[in-house]
Amino acid sequence: MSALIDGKALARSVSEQTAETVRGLTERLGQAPGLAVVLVGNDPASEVYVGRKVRECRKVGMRSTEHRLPAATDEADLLALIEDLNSDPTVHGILVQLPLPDHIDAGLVLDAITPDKDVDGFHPVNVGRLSTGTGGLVPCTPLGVMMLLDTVISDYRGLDAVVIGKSNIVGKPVAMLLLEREATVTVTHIETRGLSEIVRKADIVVAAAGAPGLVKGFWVKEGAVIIDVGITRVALPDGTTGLMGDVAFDEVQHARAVTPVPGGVGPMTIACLLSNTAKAAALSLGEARHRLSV
Ligand SMILES: NC(=O)C1=CN([C@@H]2O[C@H](COP(=O)(O)OP(=O)(O)OC[C@H]3O[C@@H](n4cnc5c(N)ncnc54)[C@H](OP(=O)(O)O)[C@@H]3O)[C@@H](O)[C@H]2O)C=CC1
Ligand SMILES: Nc1nc(=O)c2c([nH]1)NC[C@@H]1CN(c3ccc(C(=O)N[C@@H](CCC(=O)O)C(=O)O)cc3)C=[N+]21
Repeated sequence: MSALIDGKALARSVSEQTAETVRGLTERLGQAPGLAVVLVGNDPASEVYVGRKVRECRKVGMRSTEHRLPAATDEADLLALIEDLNSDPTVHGILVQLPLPDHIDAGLVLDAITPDKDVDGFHPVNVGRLSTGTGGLVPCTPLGVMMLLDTVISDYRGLDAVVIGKSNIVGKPVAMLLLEREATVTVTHIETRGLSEIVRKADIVVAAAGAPGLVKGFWVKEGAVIIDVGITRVALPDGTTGLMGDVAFDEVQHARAVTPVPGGVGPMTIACLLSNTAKAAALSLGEARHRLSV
């Protein structure tokens, strides 16, 4: 029987540590660390996530401001808001909720965020720092994935890891972090041939494809550790909807450990956003500049 890696419990303990850090930062800053969350349009899933981020911020003693803009907002107006937030000394972290509407160039917007306030870790400077292992702000979901893996793995050297999905926000940064620990990493995507055989050899499986139930039980090696990042809302037979991961959860009892959906990576993403915001506040004080956050 595989062990369940409890993302909710781990997120709670990470947030308790952040609350402690925030107490000290609040004294040194003369104000609580502040996160600005920008939401363009009214995608219902995004609204739920943004609401949750703002609520969790308050719980750890940080301030948060929500900037809700209509779906038809001009790119120029959004860039002007980012500039204001960049120069606002009460704002330590800036998060622009993705996806953005099609008429806005997301790359341009993410590039406009000051790297030291980029709590998502999506700015090219932070991407570069991650790929050279020289510190910076690390994307929240990948950071959460590593913390979940760390609960069961202490030495990654030489382990075979497969990352399913090559997005800039999950797959690629997860691969970089695993490589940094000296795992042997294979990154797969829609064009990958023989995915099931690649997974079959892996000691670590990180599934981030957004394809519900993609990873079947017989793909998974006995004793592998599985992190399921995928979250897809699906219709259930009883007419309601539920969340489904990328892994056929019921078929992987022979794994060593697995994360559930929900209650796995999702809560850790938010906990890591809070800890990144605390780190950004420390950066504003000239603290922690060269510390790697993993
Ligand atoms: N728990 C959390 O906190 C978070 C969860 N998520 C969830 O994680 C999932 C991935 O998110 P994100 O990275 O943004 O998604 P993207 O759609 O940007 O990327 C998905 C990646 O998976 C690959 N892919 C899709 N289908 C398959 C398949 N059948 N076989 C192999 N590879 C496949 C795609 O390949 P290609 O590039 O070739 O198209 C792409 O590289 C989603 O379900 C999302 O909801 C995302 C962020 C945070
Ligand atoms: N700039 C930006 N940064 C992000 O980090 C970002 C984003 N845009 N856009 C969307 C994705 C998705 N994402 C999630 C956050 C929390 C849960 C989460 O808390 N999930 C819970 C519950 C989910 C539920 O009940 O709806 C769980 O899995 O247990 C999920 C997904 C962050 N994202």
